[in-house]
Amino acid sequence: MSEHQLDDVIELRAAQLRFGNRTVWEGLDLAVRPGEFVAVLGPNGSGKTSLLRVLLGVQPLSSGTAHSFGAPVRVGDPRIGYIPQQKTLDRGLGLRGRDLVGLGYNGHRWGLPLPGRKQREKAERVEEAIVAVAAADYADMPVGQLSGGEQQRLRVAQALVSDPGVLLCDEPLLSLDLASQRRVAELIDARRHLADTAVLFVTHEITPILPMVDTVVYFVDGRFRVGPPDQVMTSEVLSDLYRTEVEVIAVRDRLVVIGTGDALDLLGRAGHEHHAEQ
Ligand SMILES: Nc1ncnc2c1ncn2[C@@H]1O[C@H](COP(=O)(O)OP(=O)(O)OP(=O)(O)O)[C@@H](O)[C@H]1O
Repeated sequence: MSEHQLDDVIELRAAQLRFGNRTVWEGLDLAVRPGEFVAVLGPNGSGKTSLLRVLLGVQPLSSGTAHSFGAPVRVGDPRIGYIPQQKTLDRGLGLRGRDLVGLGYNGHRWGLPLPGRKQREKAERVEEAIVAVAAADYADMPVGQLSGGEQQRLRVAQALVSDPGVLLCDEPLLSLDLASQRRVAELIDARRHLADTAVLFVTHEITPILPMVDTVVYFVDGRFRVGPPDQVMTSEVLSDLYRTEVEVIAVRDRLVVIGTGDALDLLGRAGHEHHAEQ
């Protein structure tokens, strides 16, 4: 086990998560540095979202420790931003985009009025976040009337408005078209370069983020591998993880993963292929 690094923003040690007598994962050591981009991969039910929930302080570990910024994780830490799984907002939802983003600023003080100075500071921060995600054109429209991609950009802005040191993203690209996927991924990447924000990015589709990824955490059925993409996304490692023959082939600028037999490669592609374009 590595020595505790003072500048690690996230640190899990000997982390175990069990539900009843099912062990989701155990023996997980993970240290995340400022500005590190961590992709969290694995089939359905392998414990990706649960990892984020542990870091958000809402899911206790069964054993081991979870620290953020050198202290045990806690609920409502404004230094941890969160982009939840995308759900299309109700068409009739009248909340304006700007107000949705504002919820990220004072999400930890629900219902409490802010003093005037804080109100102005909030308005400025919300405006900055809206500009950062290039959502100014529709920020004053009711969010229910926006497209999925536009809503998702506002969610990114909402997560950024508290100026987090760690950004937890739970499949933020789901159901976006390729152009929107690229834009949202680039926004998140730009943020980490600008502010050294560490990113933990849960995804079934590594395609749009592969060039950004420093570290892959790949869960399969209680087992996992942690390492740089070129050391984890290999036929040997994935075959070992899946306990079946899996092939990772580099095709021009893409990685093609064949044979995992799970939702990763059941996305409508012929021949059970999972494409990871760079
Ligand atoms: N609160 C809970 N109580 C009992 N079981 C749970 C709870 N939360 C999660 N689980 C179980 O833990 C396992 C991991 O769930 P999790 O949502 O972390 O998986 P995931 O990798 O994010 O899956 P997906 O790709 O489908 O979103 C699943 O089998 C799930 O049913």
